[in-house]
Amino acid sequence: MAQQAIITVKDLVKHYGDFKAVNGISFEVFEGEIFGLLGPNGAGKTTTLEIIETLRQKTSGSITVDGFDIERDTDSIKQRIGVQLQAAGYYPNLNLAELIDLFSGLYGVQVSPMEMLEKVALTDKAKAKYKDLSGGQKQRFSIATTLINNPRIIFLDEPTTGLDPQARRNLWELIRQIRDGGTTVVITTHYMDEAEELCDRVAFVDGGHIIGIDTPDHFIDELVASGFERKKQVKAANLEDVFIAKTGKEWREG
Ligand SMILES: Nc1ncnc2c1ncn2[C@@H]1O[C@H](COP(=O)(O)OP(=O)(O)OP(=O)(O)O)[C@@H](O)[C@H]1O
Repeated sequence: MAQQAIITVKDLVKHYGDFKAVNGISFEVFEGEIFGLLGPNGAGKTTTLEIIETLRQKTSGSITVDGFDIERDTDSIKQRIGVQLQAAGYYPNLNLAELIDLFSGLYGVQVSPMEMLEKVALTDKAKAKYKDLSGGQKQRFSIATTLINNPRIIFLDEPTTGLDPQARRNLWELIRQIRDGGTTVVITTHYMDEAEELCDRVAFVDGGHIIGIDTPDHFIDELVASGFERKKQVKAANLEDVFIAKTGKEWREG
Protein backbone atom coordinates (compact mmCIF):
# COMPACT_ATOMS: atom_id res chain seq x y z
CA MET A 1 0.00 0.00 0.00
CA ALA A 2 1.38 3.40 -0.98
CA GLN A 3 2.07 5.51 2.05
CA GLN A 4 0.44 8.87 2.33
CA ALA A 5 2.59 11.89 3.25
CA ILE A 6 1.16 13.92 6.13
CA ILE A 7 4.13 16.34 6.26
CA THR A 8 6.10 17.42 3.21
CA VAL A 9 9.21 19.56 3.66
CA LYS A 10 10.94 20.87 0.50
CA ASP A 11 14.27 22.67 0.33
CA LEU A 12 13.94 24.09 3.86
CA VAL A 13 16.55 26.70 4.75
CA LYS A 14 17.01 28.58 8.04
CA HIS A 15 19.71 31.16 8.59
CA TYR A 16 20.44 32.83 11.91
CA GLY A 17 22.34 35.88 10.64
CA ASP A 18 25.24 34.46 8.66
CA PHE A 19 24.89 31.01 10.23
CA LYS A 20 23.11 28.35 8.19
CA ALA A 21 21.40 26.12 10.77
CA VAL A 22 19.25 24.31 8.17
CA ASN A 23 20.72 24.09 4.73
CA GLY A 24 18.14 22.94 2.19
CA ILE A 25 16.48 19.82 3.58
CA SER A 26 13.60 17.85 2.08
CA PHE A 27 11.67 14.94 3.55
CA GLU A 28 8.22 13.46 3.96
CA VAL A 29 6.58 12.06 7.08
CA PHE A 30 4.03 9.35 6.37
CA GLU A 31 0.65 9.20 8.03
CA GLY A 32 0.61 6.89 11.06
CA GLU A 33 4.36 6.43 11.47
CA ILE A 34 6.88 7.33 14.15
CA PHE A 35 9.41 9.43 12.26
CA GLY A 36 12.75 10.29 13.88
CA LEU A 37 15.06 13.20 13.17
CA LEU A 38 18.45 11.99 14.38
CA GLY A 39 21.66 13.86 14.68
CA PRO A 40 24.28 15.34 16.96
CA ASN A 41 23.83 18.49 19.06
CA GLY A 42 23.43 21.53 16.86
CA ALA A 43 22.49 19.54 13.73
CA GLY A 44 19.33 21.60 13.19
CA LYS A 45 16.71 19.15 14.47
CA THR A 46 14.92 21.48 16.89
CA THR A 47 15.00 24.35 14.41
CA THR A 48 13.38 22.13 11.75
CA LEU A 49 10.76 20.91 14.20
CA GLU A 50 9.90 24.41 15.40
CA ILE A 51 9.46 25.67 11.85
CA ILE A 52 7.05 22.81 11.06
CA GLU A 53 5.23 23.58 14.34
CA THR A 54 4.75 27.18 13.08
CA LEU A 55 6.72 28.47 16.08
CA ARG A 56 9.68 29.74 14.05
CA GLN A 57 10.01 31.51 10.68
CA LYS A 58 11.85 29.77 7.85
CA THR A 59 14.28 31.58 5.59
CA SER A 60 13.05 29.71 2.50
CA GLY A 61 11.51 26.46 1.32
CA SER A 62 7.99 25.07 1.49
CA ILE A 63 6.14 22.92 4.02
CA THR A 64 2.69 21.36 4.00
CA VAL A 65 1.16 19.74 7.07
CA ASP A 66 -1.95 17.58 6.61
CA GLY A 67 -2.54 19.33 3.28
CA PHE A 68 -2.17 22.86 4.68
CA ASP A 69 0.49 25.34 3.67
CA ILE A 70 2.67 26.59 6.53
CA GLU A 71 2.46 30.21 5.36
CA ARG A 72 -1.17 30.49 4.33
CA ASP A 73 -2.88 28.09 6.76
CA THR A 74 -1.01 28.54 10.04
CA ASP A 75 -4.16 28.37 12.17
CA SER A 76 -5.41 25.16 10.51
CA ILE A 77 -2.02 23.57 11.13
CA LYS A 78 -2.00 24.67 14.79
CA GLN A 79 -5.38 22.99 15.28
CA ARG A 80 -4.08 19.70 13.88
CA ILE A 81 -0.79 19.35 15.72
CA GLY A 82 0.26 18.66 19.29
CA VAL A 83 3.34 20.40 20.61
CA GLN A 84 5.08 19.92 23.96
CA LEU A 85 4.68 23.12 25.94
CA GLN A 86 7.63 24.57 27.77
CA ALA A 87 7.65 23.62 31.46
CA ALA A 88 7.64 27.37 32.20
CA GLY A 89 3.97 27.40 31.17
CA TYR A 90 3.02 24.96 33.93
CA TYR A 91 1.79 27.46 36.50
CA PRO A 92 3.26 26.33 39.83
CA ASN A 93 0.09 26.76 41.89
CA LEU A 94 -2.07 24.55 39.68
CA ASN A 95 -2.25 20.77 39.95
CA LEU A 96 -2.13 18.47 36.90
CA ALA A 97 -5.92 18.28 36.45
CA GLU A 98 -6.19 22.08 36.70
CA LEU A 99 -3.37 22.52 34.18
CA ILE A 100 -5.15 20.25 31.68
CA ASP A 101 -8.31 22.31 32.21
CA LEU A 102 -6.37 25.50 31.60
CA PHE A 103 -4.74 24.21 28.41
CA SER A 104 -8.00 22.83 27.03
CA GLY A 105 -9.49 26.29 27.53
CA LEU A 106 -6.57 27.79 25.60
CA TYR A 107 -7.13 25.31 22.76
CA GLY A 108 -10.87 25.98 22.86
CA VAL A 109 -11.70 22.30 23.33
CA GLN A 110 -13.46 20.43 26.12
CA VAL A 111 -11.69 17.41 27.57
CA SER A 112 -11.94 15.47 30.77
CA PRO A 113 -8.67 16.01 32.68
CA MET A 114 -8.96 12.52 34.21
CA GLU A 115 -9.31 10.93 30.76
CA MET A 116 -6.23 12.79 29.52
CA LEU A 117 -4.25 11.74 32.62
CA GLU A 118 -5.48 8.17 32.18
CA LYS A 119 -3.85 8.06 28.72
CA VAL A 120 -0.45 8.62 30.33
CA ALA A 121 -1.07 6.63 33.54
CA LEU A 122 -1.10 9.67 35.82
CA THR A 123 -4.60 9.65 37.30
CA ASP A 124 -3.16 9.07 40.78
CA LYS A 125 -1.20 12.32 40.38
CA ALA A 126 -4.19 14.46 39.34
CA LYS A 127 -3.85 16.62 42.46
CA ALA A 128 -0.04 16.82 42.39
CA LYS A 129 1.96 19.84 41.25
CA TYR A 130 4.16 19.47 38.17
CA LYS A 131 7.32 20.30 40.14
CA ASP A 132 6.71 17.35 42.46
CA LEU A 133 6.69 14.75 39.66
CA SER A 134 9.57 12.41 38.81
CA GLY A 135 11.40 12.90 35.50
CA GLY A 136 9.38 10.16 33.78
CA GLN A 137 6.10 11.53 35.12
CA LYS A 138 7.00 15.03 33.92
CA GLN A 139 7.59 13.68 30.42
CA ARG A 140 4.32 11.73 30.48
CA PHE A 141 2.42 14.83 31.59
CA SER A 142 4.08 16.83 28.87
CA ILE A 143 2.97 14.19 26.32
CA ALA A 144 -0.59 14.38 27.71
CA THR A 145 -0.59 18.12 27.00
CA THR A 146 0.23 17.39 23.33
CA LEU A 147 -2.91 15.22 23.05
CA ILE A 148 -5.46 17.73 24.41
CA ASN A 149 -6.62 19.01 21.00
CA ASN A 150 -6.87 15.44 19.61
CA PRO A 151 -4.11 16.18 17.08
CA ARG A 152 -3.31 14.34 13.84
CA ILE A 153 0.43 14.71 14.51
CA ILE A 154 2.45 15.21 17.70
CA PHE A 155 6.02 16.50 17.94
CA LEU A 156 8.33 15.32 20.71
CA ASP A 157 11.73 16.96 21.11
CA GLU A 158 14.16 14.56 22.83
CA PRO A 159 11.40 13.01 24.94
CA THR A 160 13.58 10.64 26.95
CA THR A 161 16.63 12.77 27.70
CA GLY A 162 17.63 12.30 31.34
CA LEU A 163 15.29 9.35 32.04
CA ASP A 164 16.35 6.04 33.58
CA PRO A 165 16.07 2.81 31.53
CA GLN A 166 12.66 1.80 32.89
CA ALA A 167 11.20 5.23 32.32
CA ARG A 168 12.63 5.32 28.78
CA ARG A 169 11.20 1.93 27.84
CA ASN A 170 7.82 2.79 29.29
CA LEU A 171 7.79 6.08 27.45
CA TRP A 172 8.59 4.23 24.20
CA GLU A 173 5.60 2.01 24.89
CA LEU A 174 3.40 5.06 25.44
CA ILE A 175 4.61 6.64 22.19
CA ARG A 176 3.87 3.38 20.31
CA GLN A 177 0.36 3.31 21.80
CA ILE A 178 -0.21 6.87 20.59
CA ARG A 179 0.94 5.86 17.10
CA ASP A 180 -1.23 2.74 17.17
CA GLY A 181 -4.18 4.97 18.06
CA GLY A 182 -3.71 6.69 14.68
CA THR A 183 -1.60 9.74 15.60
CA THR A 184 1.55 10.39 13.59
CA VAL A 185 4.58 11.02 15.81
CA VAL A 186 7.67 13.05 14.93
CA ILE A 187 10.51 12.85 17.45
CA THR A 188 14.05 14.16 17.67
CA THR A 189 16.72 12.20 19.48
CA HIS A 190 20.43 11.67 19.59
CA TYR A 191 20.03 8.23 21.15
CA MET A 192 20.52 5.73 18.33
CA ASP A 193 19.16 2.79 20.38
CA GLU A 194 15.97 4.77 20.92
CA ALA A 195 15.60 5.44 17.20
CA GLU A 196 16.27 1.81 16.34
CA GLU A 197 13.72 0.58 18.86
CA LEU A 198 11.00 3.15 18.30
CA CYS A 199 11.09 4.76 14.88
CA ASP A 200 9.46 3.36 11.75
CA ARG A 201 11.74 5.60 9.66
CA VAL A 202 14.58 7.92 10.50
CA ALA A 203 16.34 10.85 8.84
CA PHE A 204 19.96 11.54 9.77
CA VAL A 205 20.59 15.27 10.08
CA ASP A 206 24.10 16.67 10.24
CA GLY A 207 25.29 20.25 9.81
CA GLY A 208 21.89 21.36 8.51
CA HIS A 209 21.73 18.62 5.83
CA ILE A 210 19.86 15.32 5.62
CA ILE A 211 22.35 12.59 4.89
CA GLY A 212 19.93 9.65 4.64
CA ILE A 213 16.30 8.64 5.20
CA ASP A 214 15.21 5.03 5.60
CA THR A 215 13.91 2.44 8.05
CA PRO A 216 16.39 1.50 10.80
CA ASP A 217 16.43 -2.09 9.45
CA HIS A 218 17.34 -1.01 5.92
CA PHE A 219 20.12 1.26 7.15
CA ILE A 220 21.61 -1.53 9.23
CA ASP A 221 21.21 -4.23 6.55
CA GLU A 222 22.83 -1.94 3.99
CA LEU A 223 25.81 -1.31 6.23
CA VAL A 224 26.23 -5.01 7.01
CA ALA A 225 25.92 -5.88 3.29
CA SER A 226 28.74 -3.42 2.57
CA GLY A 227 31.05 -5.62 4.65
CA PHE A 228 30.89 -3.71 7.94
CA GLU A 229 31.69 -5.73 11.04
CA ARG A 230 31.61 -4.65 14.65
CA LYS A 231 35.00 -4.85 16.29
CA LYS A 232 33.62 -6.31 19.50
CA GLN A 233 31.64 -9.49 19.44
CA VAL A 234 27.96 -8.64 19.64
CA LYS A 235 26.24 -10.23 22.62
CA ALA A 236 22.60 -11.22 22.77
CA ALA A 237 21.98 -8.72 25.58
CA ASN A 238 23.57 -5.51 26.80
CA LEU A 239 24.16 -3.96 30.21
CA GLU A 240 20.86 -2.11 30.04
CA ASP A 241 19.04 -5.44 29.59
CA VAL A 242 20.82 -6.74 32.70
CA PHE A 243 19.77 -3.65 34.63
CA ILE A 244 16.12 -4.05 33.57
CA ALA A 245 16.17 -7.79 34.32
CA LYS A 246 17.49 -7.11 37.81
CA THR A 247 15.37 -4.09 38.71
CA GLY A 248 12.07 -4.71 36.89
CA LYS A 249 10.08 -2.86 34.31
CA GLU A 250 7.68 -0.78 36.34
CA TRP A 251 7.73 3.01 36.45
CA ARG A 252 10.03 4.32 39.17
CA GLU A 253 8.27 7.19 40.81
CA GLY A 254 10.85 8.00 43.46
N1 LIG B 1 17.90 31.67 17.89
C1 LIG B 1 19.08 31.29 17.44
N2 LIG B 1 20.01 32.19 17.07
C2 LIG B 1 21.21 31.82 16.58
N3 LIG B 1 21.61 30.53 16.42
C3 LIG B 1 20.72 29.58 16.77
C4 LIG B 1 19.42 29.90 17.29
N4 LIG B 1 18.77 28.74 17.54
C5 LIG B 1 19.62 27.75 17.21
N5 LIG B 1 20.78 28.25 16.73
C6 LIG B 1 21.93 27.47 16.23
O1 LIG B 1 21.49 26.66 15.15
C7 LIG B 1 22.11 25.37 15.20
C8 LIG B 1 21.07 24.30 15.21
O2 LIG B 1 20.37 24.32 16.44
P1 LIG B 1 19.20 23.30 16.81
O3 LIG B 1 18.73 23.65 18.17
O4 LIG B 1 18.21 23.29 15.71
O5 LIG B 1 20.00 21.93 16.81
P2 LIG B 1 19.58 20.51 17.35
O6 LIG B 1 19.92 19.56 16.25
O7 LIG B 1 18.19 20.52 17.83
O8 LIG B 1 20.58 20.29 18.53
P3 LIG B 1 20.34 19.75 20.04
O9 LIG B 1 20.38 18.27 19.92
O10 LIG B 1 21.53 20.30 20.75
O11 LIG B 1 19.04 20.32 20.51
C9 LIG B 1 23.00 25.37 16.44
O12 LIG B 1 24.33 25.64 16.05
C10 LIG B 1 22.44 26.51 17.28
O13 LIG B 1 23.45 27.11 18.05
